[in-house]
Amino acid sequence: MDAIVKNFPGTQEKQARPTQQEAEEAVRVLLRWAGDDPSREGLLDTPKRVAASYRELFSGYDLAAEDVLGRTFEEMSGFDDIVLVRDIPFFSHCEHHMLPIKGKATIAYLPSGPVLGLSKIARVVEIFGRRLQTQENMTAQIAQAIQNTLKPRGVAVLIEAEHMCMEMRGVQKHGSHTLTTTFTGEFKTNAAEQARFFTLARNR
Ligand SMILES: Nc1nc2c(ncn2[C@@H]2O[C@H](COP(=O)(O)OP(=O)(O)OP(=O)(O)O)[C@@H](O)[C@H]2O)c(=O)[nH]1
Ligand SMILES: [Zn+2]
Repeated sequence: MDAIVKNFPGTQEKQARPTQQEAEEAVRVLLRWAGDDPSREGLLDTPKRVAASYRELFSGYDLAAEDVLGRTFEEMSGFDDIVLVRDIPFFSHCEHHMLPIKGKATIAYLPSGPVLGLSKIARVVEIFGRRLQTQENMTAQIAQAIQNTLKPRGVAVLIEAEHMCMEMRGVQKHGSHTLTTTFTGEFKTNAAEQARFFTLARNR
């Protein structure tokens, strides 16, 4: 768990962010690397657009899951059965090639007192998705963030995703899906709770 926490990019000391001008210059270099001419008319504003779109696609670095998960509802604390949000769509980017990952996350927890606003579960997916990721780390980070902040009896996270680095290039396997899971607490130690998670996650 320590290793995962240390790998949260948001918790590390931030490196100084390059200027907008430096980012745009880097895009010009990549345009030339691709074989095009950054000074042709159609590409003149592209570095600016790419820099702006990177701020959006990687906005997760500026957000902390703890801030989002800190807001809970105590008044529903009588409820102690599974809360499961299924098929939360997300986009991320793989840390190896910076190519898109398209997937959906199913997240459940067993409350032990406070419950989360449902949108906060989806927001946690955004926070970790909008960073450079591996699917394994993203799955574990979501589970640990909910476990550490809410302290429920257990958390279950299932992610199913397609990696463009495997589809558009390299091995070029279109339509292959990768599934990863992380279980904490009772979802890890109690086979019946884990089976219930899978039943609810797959029940169409
Ligand atoms: N475990 C894991 N691997 C990933 C993920 N996203 C991409 N990869 C893999 O990262 C690996 C990087 O392999 P390398 O051999 O260093 O890079 P490469 O030469 O570009 O590899 P190929 O994709 O096989 O052409 C590849 O096997 C990718 O499929 C992920 O989320 N989790
Ligand atoms: Zn990749």
